[in-house]
Amino acid sequence: MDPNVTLALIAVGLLVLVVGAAFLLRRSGTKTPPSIDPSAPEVLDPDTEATARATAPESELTAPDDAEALAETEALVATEATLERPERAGSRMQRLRARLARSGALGQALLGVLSRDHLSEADWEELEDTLLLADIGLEPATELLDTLRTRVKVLGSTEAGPLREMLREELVALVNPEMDRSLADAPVTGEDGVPHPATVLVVGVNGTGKTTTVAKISRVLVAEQKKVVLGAADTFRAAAADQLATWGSRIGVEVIRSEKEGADPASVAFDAVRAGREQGSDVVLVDTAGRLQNKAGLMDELGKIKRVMSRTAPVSEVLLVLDATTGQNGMRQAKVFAEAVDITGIVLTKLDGTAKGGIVVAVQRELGVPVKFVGLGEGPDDLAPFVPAEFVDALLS
Ligand SMILES: Nc1nc2c(ncn2[C@@H]2O[C@H](COP(=O)(O)OP(=O)(O)OP(=O)(O)O)[C@@H](O)[C@H]2O)c(=O)[nH]1
Repeated sequence: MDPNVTLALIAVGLLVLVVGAAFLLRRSGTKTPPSIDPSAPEVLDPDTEATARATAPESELTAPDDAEALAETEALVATEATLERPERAGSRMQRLRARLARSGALGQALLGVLSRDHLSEADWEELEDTLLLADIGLEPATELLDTLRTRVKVLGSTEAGPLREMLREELVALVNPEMDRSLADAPVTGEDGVPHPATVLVVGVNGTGKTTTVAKISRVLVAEQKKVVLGAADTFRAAAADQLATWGSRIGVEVIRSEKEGADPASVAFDAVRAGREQGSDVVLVDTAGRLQNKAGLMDELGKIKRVMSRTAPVSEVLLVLDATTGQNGMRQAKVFAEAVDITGIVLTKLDGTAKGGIVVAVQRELGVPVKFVGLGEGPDDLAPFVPAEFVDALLS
């Protein structure tokens, strides 16, 4: 064969092979990576997007405004959830009754002597000693014994039941159930015609439990759905304001205080009343220091506090806090306070730690004002409104 013809046939064969290979390659679907347009919107596969959302931090998914609102709502819910709900006043005396158990010794001692046959003078003296030891005071003790002498004769019985009933009646009468023991906590109208919260000034010697009592009363009021503001006018002891602030934060009650130690207590009391007015509160309670050693100084300080609190409406209540365990010494202090400022009610604290429940009678007689609350422990709700019959029942239990 002609060599030229052979070369031509080989060239055609090669051409056919190249064209065939190219055709096969196209058919096999080999893809070129797509070009990326950075301006084109990214389209996410729905599944991929869901996974991304689930794993991303919430802050990356929420617009800044929404995030703030969410945080605020969460904080509010958290605060409300952590706020304590104080116990209602009505159920407290029942719960705390056992704390007066040591006072119960008084009732048992009296009944023990009264149930003896033919009471001698020595028996009556024993009764008098028992009453005096319980701090009931000489005058009320003598009155009670005189009445009992007559009634024991008339009764003519040594049976425990009738004797107990008779003693109960006389003790309740001695505690005086007629006195108004309600806290003056109703809002009033100010002299300028503007609604004004009830204002309560709390006074007493340091250590008697004033600060704790202010906090405990605020819990009684919060349990009654009242809006309360506290004034930390015990500027003598910085820790007292801190203590009150802590108590307040537990129940969502605002505490007005001065950051300056030794600040003018009257100015703190004034600010507290103003805050209560501006916020439409029901009650403003003001804690004081009561550290002054002489009557003139005490009168000056408490007088000034009371005056500034009375600028737009008279002070509704002045409560004297008295430690029941301090006996005659406490009574002397009470008189000094009563001379310095007009007391309208008494809070008798630490009755849980004493057998001297008789002080209720003595202090009411001495000051002529009612015991309105009794402190029966260190717990936040261990303060109960004073109810004479319940108190006497606890003495006789
Ligand atoms: N057992 C008992 N302790 C009480 C009662 N009331 C108050 N206390 C305790 O008495 C102590 C003194 O209470 P505070 O409230 O700090 O006394 P205060 O009168 O404010 O004292 P100053 O701030 O120093 O003037 C605290 O340990 C209270 O827990 C009560 O009814 N029973």
